[in-house]
Order: sequence, then C-alpha cells, then structure tokens
Amino acid sequence: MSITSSVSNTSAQTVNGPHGTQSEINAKSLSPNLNTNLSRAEVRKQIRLARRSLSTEVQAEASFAACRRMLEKLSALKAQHVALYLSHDGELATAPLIEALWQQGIQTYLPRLHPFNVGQLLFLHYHADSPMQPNQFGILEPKLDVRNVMPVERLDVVITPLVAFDIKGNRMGMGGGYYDRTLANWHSKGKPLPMGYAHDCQQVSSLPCEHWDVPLPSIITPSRIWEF
Ligand SMILES: Nc1nc2c(c(=O)[nH]1)N(C=O)[C@@H](CNc1ccc(C(=O)N[C@@H](CCC(=O)O)C(=O)O)cc1)CN2
Ligand SMILES: Nc1ncnc2c1ncn2[C@@H]1O[C@H](COP(=O)(O)OP(=O)(O)OP(=O)(O)O)[C@@H](O)[C@H]1O
Repeated sequence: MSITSSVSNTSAQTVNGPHGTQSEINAKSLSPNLNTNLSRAEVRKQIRLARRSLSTEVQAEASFAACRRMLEKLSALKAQHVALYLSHDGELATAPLIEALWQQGIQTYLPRLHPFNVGQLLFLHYHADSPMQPNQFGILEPKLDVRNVMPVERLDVVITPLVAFDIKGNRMGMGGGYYDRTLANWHSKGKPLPMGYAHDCQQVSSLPCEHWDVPLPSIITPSRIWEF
C-alpha cells in the first residue's frame, strides 16, 4: 500500500490510541523534567542529545505517525506549495512525508543557505531528480538554480525544524536565526503558515525567549497536533 493511501483517511486522534505507541511514550519520557531555567545553549545541547538518542526503530515509527497527522493538516489547508527540510542530527525524519506529498502532486521545497546574504535562507523546488550538494553543516540542499527559487511569500506552509518547543508554541532552533528571519513577517502577511515538526521529547514546559523568536501557531509531533 502506498504511503498516501494508507494515511490519507486516518484520524489523528485514533491512530495510536490517546497516548501514542509505546515507543512514543518512551520518547516522551526522555526529557520530562528538563529544567528550563537552563541557558538557551544548555537546553539546545540536552534536547539535541535526547533526539539523537532515539533508536532507529523509534525514529521510523515517529516519522510515519507524524506524517499521517501532517498530511491531514495540509489537506485541510489545501496546501499546494510546502517547504520542509531534510532531517539532520536526530530531527524528526521527513522522508515519508516528502514521498507522500510527491505522490499527491504537492510541490515541495527545501531551504538552502543564501549564497551572499548571511543568515538568510532561499527555498528551492525539490523533486526526485534535484541536483543536491551538502552545505557547511553537512545538510544536503538543492544546488542553486534561480529558476527553482520560490519566494517565501508564495509558499503556503513552511514545515519548520526545531530543537525545542514549549507549551506556548515558542520555538528554539539550531542557533543560526535562519527560520526566525524567514518567518519574521509571516503573521502580518498571513503567509506562509509555519508548522513545527518535532519529536515529543523536544517539548519543554517553558523556553527562554528573545524578541526575535517567532512563536509557532501549530506544531506536529508523532503523538499529537499542538495548536497555540
Ligand atoms: N534539517 C535542517 N536543515 C536546516 C536547518 C535545520 O535546523 N535543520 N536550519 C535551521 O536553521 C538551517 C541550517 N542551520 C543550521 C545551523 C547550525 C547547524 C549545526 O549543526 N551547527 C553545529 C556547529 C556547526 C559549525 O559551525 O561547524 C552545532 O551546533 O553543532 C546546522 C544547521 C537550514 N537547513
Ligand atoms: N529577524 C531577525 N533579524 C535579524 N537577526 C535575527 C533575526 N532573528 C534572529 N536573529 C539573530 O539570529 C541569531 C540566532 O537566533 P536564535 O538563537 O534564536 O536562532 P534559532 O531560532 O535557534 O535558529 P533557527 O531559526 O535557524 O532555527 C541571534 O543572534 C539573533 O540576533
């Protein structure tokens, strides 16, 4: 059965029961009492370690569970142009989601570091034959071809990687400020809609925030959809 047909009619609430699968519960218990008085750097370090410690089996199960929920959300939004990321350093894997979006004919885009504007991202169309190259962090990104660049304001949704999030939707990333810059004006323009994508174990009760941090209106994890 294709990913698309196996997930598209499934209700988010009933996939794995109210508390998720056993492995998701195990994943959740990795960072239950993280002291959020820690510095941003320390929170980043601890959560990156927690998500990197997930087994291959938990990672795979998590990526399919989150994929179902994300497809449901994107379908409700009628999203046609969706930016996402290629997973790195224990991030919730996007491979099943990318495959499903391609099968549905939804256009997908990946970030690449801007060649001149330090700290900025460009979003390039991504398909099965896109020429790719690693960036300075070792993450594969599409080779620069201006014909494939999509202006951010024409994207419907930006599926946003993150290191940690809290119960108010505050987000902390890898520390480059790339997504904060990309999303700085989304609220006033109404587009693109940012949606966080993360493991359950990346949630903390409260994050230390700065004025440039852009809170997320929704975050999808393997066990639930958070709306803020
Ligand atoms: N998968 C994915 N792609 C993404 C991001 C992301 O968070 N995840 N980004 C989100 O912004 C941008 C890249 N930002 C990144 C920032 C820091 C590091 C990183 O690994 N830093 C190392 C130190 C790197 C060095 O300078 O040598 C580290 O902290 O250990 C990776 C990506 C664009 N692409
Ligand atoms: N809109 C912005 N304009 C200019 N600088 C910004 C903006 N947003 C963030 N920055 C700068 O980026 C740096 C890193 O910010 P921060 O630690 O919040 O990144 P992050 O959210 O963890 O990373 P990312 O968004 O790439 O996932 C900070 O020094 C901050 O000053």
